[in-house]
Amino acid sequence: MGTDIDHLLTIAEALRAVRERAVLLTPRLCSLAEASGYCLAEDVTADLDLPPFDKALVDGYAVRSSDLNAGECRLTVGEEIVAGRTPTRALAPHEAAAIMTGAPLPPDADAVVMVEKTRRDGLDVIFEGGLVRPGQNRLLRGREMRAGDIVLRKGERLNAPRLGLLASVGRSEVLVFPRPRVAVVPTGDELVEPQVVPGPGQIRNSNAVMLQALAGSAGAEVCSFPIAPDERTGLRSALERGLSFDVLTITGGVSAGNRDLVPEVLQSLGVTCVFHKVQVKPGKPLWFGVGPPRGDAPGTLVFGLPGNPVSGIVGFLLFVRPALRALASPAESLPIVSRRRLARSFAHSSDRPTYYPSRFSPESAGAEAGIEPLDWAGSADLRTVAQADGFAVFPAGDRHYQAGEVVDFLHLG
Ligand SMILES: Nc1nc2c(c(=O)[nH]1)N[C@H]1C(S)=C(S)[C@@H](COP(=O)(O)OP(=O)(O)OC[C@H]3O[C@@H](n4cnc5c(N)ncnc54)[C@H](O)[C@@H]3O)O[C@H]1N2
Ligand code: MOO
Repeated sequence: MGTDIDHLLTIAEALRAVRERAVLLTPRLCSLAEASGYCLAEDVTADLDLPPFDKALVDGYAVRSSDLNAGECRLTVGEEIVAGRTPTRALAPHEAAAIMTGAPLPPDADAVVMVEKTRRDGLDVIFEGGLVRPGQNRLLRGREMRAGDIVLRKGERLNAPRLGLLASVGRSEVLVFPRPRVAVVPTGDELVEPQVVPGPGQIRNSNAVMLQALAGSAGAEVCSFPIAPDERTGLRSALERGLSFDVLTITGGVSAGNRDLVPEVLQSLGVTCVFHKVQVKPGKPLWFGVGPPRGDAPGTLVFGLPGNPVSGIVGFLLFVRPALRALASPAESLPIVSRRRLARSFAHSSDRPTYYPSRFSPESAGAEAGIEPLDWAGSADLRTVAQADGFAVFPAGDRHYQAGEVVDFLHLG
């Protein structure tokens, strides 16, 4: 039996339409101090061998292992090599060199004996037994990398060790994919900012701060706009400014009411609608389009998220977050979904696939944790979602799920 939602895009179709249009942003140079969290937009090669010389890994004596393995336990101490200096000559026969951690080994030395395993006796050093393995406590030149090796690849996300590695191959700047710039525009004459006590018919703007946090944790730079009115001129000027960003996220005004002006005003600004409404609950009225090209840059990706707060969150997690990731990273970008066991039975009935606020069961832990659907009052009920770890996914239909059945789970974080 067909219903009126059958003609709407499925989640997979809508996501494909978004991802096809989310193309990588133009790379830019970034100083290492600012580059944490960005994705590399270039392959990085080593400019030198590391270590650049055979180096001592401990404080002690550089030796020819064959001297000690042939039964010698006393060698003459030749020169002393400190870190930052180079040896002036090779080891003479039956000679050791005092050496410090990190210093270059003299030619002919193939091992270092820790100072704790030796005793000084005038000009000599006495070794206190045991075979010395060739290569012991020595790091060979180029063991970590060779000049010309690719040490990091395009697409890798920069974290502390990778930044350190960039510094050690002589980079002070790297090409990265920029963070997407995102505008968040709340709309609705009924909205007031959180510090205001709502008058009759008014409601506090909870969506802007939520979307700001969601976009920020997806790696975006976010600009939160003042509340835009349900009136063409004011709405148009806010949305026009929003079209200078890589992504424009609007909440409210996208369903079927005669004050739902967002689609119409967007189209008057040259934004092409890609789809309106998706087979999903909550979040069905979601609107997606692409703005006119911005000079050399592609048009802004425009998401009209439904005004109900939970619909906005689900729409963001399913469509906006993957788009933000795709703008800033060549890696595959999909919603963060895992398979989870239901910790209690649950009856579900809907004409649309439903994302149902759920939390990890306190009785189990970690990746094995089961999930419990919460007692949720629908798409305006944020209080319940504030206790959730994500959303259990129930396909369209009418069905009783048993405890222990496995379902998809869309993660909030
Ligand atoms: N005839 C129809 N009516 C509705 C449909 C539909 O398909 N046909 N869809 C319903 C669904 S589903 C949803 S979800 C809502 C979405 O409506 P809009 O996106 O147009 O949003 P508004 O009507 O402006 O607001 C809905 C609701 O959310 C509150 N809101 C809006 N912005 C904020 C904000 N920034 N912070 C907190 N709360 C906000 C607003 O006050 C309303 O209560 O439409 C259904 N109707
Ligand atoms: O599906 Mo709406 O998005 O009910 O809240």
